[in-house]
Formats: sequence, structure tokens, C-alpha cells
Amino acid sequence: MSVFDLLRAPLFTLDPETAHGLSIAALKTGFVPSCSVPQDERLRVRVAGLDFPNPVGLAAGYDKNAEVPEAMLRLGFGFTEVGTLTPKPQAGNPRPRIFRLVEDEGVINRLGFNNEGHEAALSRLSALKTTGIIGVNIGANKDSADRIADYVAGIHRFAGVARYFTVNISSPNTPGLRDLQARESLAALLSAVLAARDAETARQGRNVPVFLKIAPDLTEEGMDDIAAEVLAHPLDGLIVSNTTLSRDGLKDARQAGEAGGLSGKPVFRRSTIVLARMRKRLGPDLPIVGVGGVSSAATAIEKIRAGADLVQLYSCMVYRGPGLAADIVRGLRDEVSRLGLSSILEVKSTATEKWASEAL
Ligand SMILES: Cc1cc2nc3c(=O)[nH]c(=O)nc-3n(C[C@H](O)[C@H](O)[C@H](O)COP(=O)(O)O)c2cc1C
Repeated sequence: MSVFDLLRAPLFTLDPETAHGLSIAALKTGFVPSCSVPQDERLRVRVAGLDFPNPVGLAAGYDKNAEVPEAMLRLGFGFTEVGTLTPKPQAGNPRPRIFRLVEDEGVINRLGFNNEGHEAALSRLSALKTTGIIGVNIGANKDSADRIADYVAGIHRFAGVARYFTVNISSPNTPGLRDLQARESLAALLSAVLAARDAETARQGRNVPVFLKIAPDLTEEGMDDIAAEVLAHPLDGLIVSNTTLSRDGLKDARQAGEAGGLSGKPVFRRSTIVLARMRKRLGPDLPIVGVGGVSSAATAIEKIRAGADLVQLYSCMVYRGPGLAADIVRGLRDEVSRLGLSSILEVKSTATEKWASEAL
């Protein structure tokens, strides 16, 4: 039994946001020990010019203010993503705004991009010594008069410290944000963001890849539009997906009525179907990061089989504890041995057709 197994019951008596704050505080003090993970050539993945030691990353939203990126890498994650960060600090929605769906191993949140803003995160990231891969997830302030300008500001502000950028247009908790997924808005956004990135590449002599993070609540036409714009721009990859507004198949009816985005196990199926459908539209090569309900080595592999090059997780760590990333990496190592693979990516897209044909 792990320390987390003992702490889980008392932690779960606390409001989820209070528990989250305690976990960040514990990681900051170094109280949480590092986890040893296998450094295995077969798990190394090269994506968008970056060398990932393993394909399991921390998804955005846990370390919004870049307080503990090195601690997350020590837990065994192959990469970590800070943010979403908006130019100005922002309080977000009134509390309570995070809800556990214990029976479902799910989470509903309506945080609304609470974060300390660019400046605070930049000073923390600038002080880091690590060579590990830390991505910066950027967004727009709720009251912004020009949302595209907020994303462009994020690129300029973090170009010196980010190893990659995530352009997040898929949070359901900032009114109108998901409208940026519509074809014309997306075209304008991608043109502006990628022009800013190219200007920074010319200035710094270092290229920072840009990924676009999309919602799992898309129609076929919506997926067509996103794929067309992604292919029309020199984007480096897609992250599929953010939280869902759907409430399909939940056991915990008590919390299901809360407004916000649902994540964890209940979003696994939907996000994996959308991932496979986007893989079919984008062809074999454009990098895709699979996110949503990854809870084990088996679910991580299923994302890769559906078409992902990398995976990320957040919600299932709430239920399984800080050792989850290391457990998954060990599980992946065992699986590549069992299957006799020389690279985990040999299973990539082997189940794209199966997942893409499942009903949403
Ligand atoms: C409490 C919470 C806060 C989140 N905040 C963000 C965020 O700020 N930006 C973002 O792009 N995604 C955010 N997400 C979404 C996650 O990054 C991820 O896409 C989603 O939860 C699905 O993965 P999971 O099932 O492993 O949690 C948040 C998720 C949760 C549960």
C-alpha cells in the first residue's frame, strides 16, 4: 500500500480545489519523493523535433502557474505542460468549481482559466535549470477585447522558455472560446499565432513547435473544418482532447448536473474516437497528443493505437495518486517487451479504423 492509498480517504473529505492546492504545496516542499522510471530506448519518442524520454505527459490544468514542473518530471512524466496562462491574472469562476465523480473516476471543472497571468509564470520558468520538456499552454482573458492578440502575446512572452506551445481553444469554461474552432476564426488565429512564432524563431534562432488543443464535442463538419485549417497552416500537431460537455454514461448522478467540462475515465471513449477520426483526416504523420481518461498502460497504448504519438493525463492521477505516470511508463516498458517491439510507436494507428468507426 502506498502513502497515497493511506492519504486518499482524508484527501477526498476536502474540497477538490483545497486538495489540489495541498498537493501543489507538498510538491513544492519536495515532500513527494521522486519515482524511478525506466530509461528505455524503446519508449523514446521524437515528435516535432523534440526528444521525449517517454510518451506520457502531464496535461494542462494541474500546474497552471508553473509552480512544480520539475517535480512533475521527477514523478516520471516524460514531459509536462503548464497553464493555461492568460496575459492578465484572472480569478476564474466562483468556488466550488471542481467536482469529483468518484464512482466514475471522473472530474467536472468550471474553473474558467484561473491563473496568475504571464508575468508570474514567466519568472518561475526563467529560473528553472531543467533540460526536461516543459510546454506552455496559452489562452485568452475572459474580458479580452482581442482574443487572438492574447494568444500572440503568449507566444512572444514565452518563446524563450517554452519547449512547445499549446494553443488552447477548447476550454468550455470561457464563454465563446470554443467559437475559435470555427473555420474562419481558426484560420485567423493560426495565421497570427504562427506568424508570431516564426518571428520569434528568426529572432532567437530556435524554433518552438505549436500544438492546437481541441474539444471532443465536435460534429463531423467541425472536424473537417479543423483538419482543413490544420493542414493549411504549418502547425506542428494537435492535442485531442480537452474536457467534454457531454454527460453520457455517468454513474454518479449526484454531481453529473454540475456545469463544466467532464474529464477522467468518462471522457476516454469520446476523446479516443475523435483522436482516431482526426488521425484519419490528417494522414499518418502530423503529430497528435492523445488526452482524456488515460488511467493505465493499457489505456495509454489504446490512445497510441488510435493514432497518438504521445499521451497526456491529469484526472486519473486524482484517483490513482502521484505514482501513476511511473506505473504507466513501467507498464509500457513491459508491453513493448511482451510484444517484442523496438519502439512503442510500432503500435501507432493499428486501431485507428476501429476507433474511428465507433459511434460517438
Ligand atoms: C481541474 C482541471 C483543470 C483543467 N485546466 C485546463 C487548462 O487550464 N487548460 C487546458 O488546456 N486543459 C485543462 N484541463 C483539461 C486537461 O488538460 C485534459 O485535457 C482533460 O482533463 C482530459 O484529460 P484527463 O481525462 O486525463 O484529465 C483541465 C482539467 C481539469 C480536470
